[in-house]
Amino acid sequence: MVPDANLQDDVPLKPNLVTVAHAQYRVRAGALPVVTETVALNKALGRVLAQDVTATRDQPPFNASAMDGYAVRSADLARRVNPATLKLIGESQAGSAFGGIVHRNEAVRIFTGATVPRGCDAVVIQENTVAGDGTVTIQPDGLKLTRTHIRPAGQDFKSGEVLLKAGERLDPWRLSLVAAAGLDRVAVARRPVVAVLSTGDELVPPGGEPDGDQIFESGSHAIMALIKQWGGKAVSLGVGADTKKSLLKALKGAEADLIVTIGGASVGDHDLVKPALAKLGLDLAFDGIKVRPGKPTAFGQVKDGRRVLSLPGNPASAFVMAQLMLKAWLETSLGMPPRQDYAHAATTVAIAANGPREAFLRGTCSLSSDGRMQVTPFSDQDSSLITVFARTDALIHLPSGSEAKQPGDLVDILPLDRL
Ligand SMILES: Nc1nc2c(c(=O)[nH]1)N[C@H]1C(S)=C(S)[C@@H](COP(=O)(O)OP(=O)(O)OC[C@H]3O[C@@H](n4cnc5c(N)ncnc54)[C@H](O)[C@@H]3O)O[C@H]1N2
Ligand code: MOO
Repeated sequence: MVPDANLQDDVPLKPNLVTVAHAQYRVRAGALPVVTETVALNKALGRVLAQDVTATRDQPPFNASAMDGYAVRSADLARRVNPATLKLIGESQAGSAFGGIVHRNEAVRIFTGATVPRGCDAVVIQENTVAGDGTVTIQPDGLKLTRTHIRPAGQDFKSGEVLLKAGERLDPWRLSLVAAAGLDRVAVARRPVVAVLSTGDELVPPGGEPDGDQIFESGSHAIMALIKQWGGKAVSLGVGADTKKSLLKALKGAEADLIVTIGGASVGDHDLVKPALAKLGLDLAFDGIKVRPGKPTAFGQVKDGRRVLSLPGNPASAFVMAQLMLKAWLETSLGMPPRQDYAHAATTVAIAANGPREAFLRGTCSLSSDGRMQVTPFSDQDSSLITVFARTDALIHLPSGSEAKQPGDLVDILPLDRL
């Protein structure tokens, strides 16, 4: 059971908080225009196409044999009594076709992937034949010709066909399709540069020596990796101290399309990220989201045009907001269309009624005994828990004020892109 206390608020919610959908809309509106660059095919994994990929020839470009055997004229077999003996007049190999024409009662030895000779309309597999001296005898099973074993020209794709659209990400299988179209270079969207600044006097980089009141900085390691995974170039700005001066110094010189700050986003006396950004002329598209976790998330732009996403410091808050906001910004800046990624799964445990904030619970997916997708939320949904996120493979979406759920009820889930 995810307890009620995990989902209710004891803090008054500011009236200016926007919904997740509205925040995503504003984040997408603040995305970059796509800039095109050309990369070699072997460097294109994970890149997003900036132009459609169009076929310049048919695939296969010729009628191709699907089997090793003999290319024949089906009319010859229909006329013949069992077995049928045909004159062997040549051979067609993949990459080296038989150049002539096959006439009545003739056949050509053929191999998988080879061009079917002119005059032939079927291939008999060699298991149903007996080779003779300059002849081939088709056995009764071969005479039936239940399949032609011919792949017609253009079966896979035709010249002029759009094979992949601008905005599609090049995964291993799409890379293969680009190669099949004969291209060794592709036009892709330039990777947006995203600089990441962690903030807080309590943070010490891993490998350092923390005082008793300090912790290791961990949040940026997920955020930097996610930026790379989603197609951006991640630049670390390190850890900024809790002074306006230190934050301003780090932010001022950052060469980036988007600056992501982690922490210092809430209402405490040492939450100075927004005051520092104000010095750079921050114009906010929204300041706070009616969501749990991730409420103190803000997005906007500073005077010189750099976009800014301010994430809360609690790890789960930062990671959920990265999933919902940073990913949307990167994908739109890469020219990808907006996506609705929710799937459905049955919860294995009861979930209390949700409070006013839309919630994203951390959970793990599994298959039920009858093979259906099910999800189990972690019982402790505190947004500080790094161990929980390291085991999470889906976020469970509870709309604002949603009713309690019983085991077996369907819930919306957002699968994480775990490697
Ligand atoms: N009086 C109120 N207090 C808080 C409110 C509120 O509405 N009223 N909101 C709470 C919510 S919700 C959140 S979320 C947090 C977020 O606050 P900040 O963004 O200011 O985060 P910090 O205070 O800087 O840090 C919170 C927590 O996370 C740790 N942290 C921060 N950065 C990192 C990092 N890079 N790696 C690892 N851990 C990090 C930090 O040490 C703190 O423990 O505010 C609530 N407060
Ligand atoms: O719930 Mo805060 O909004 O992210 O911890």
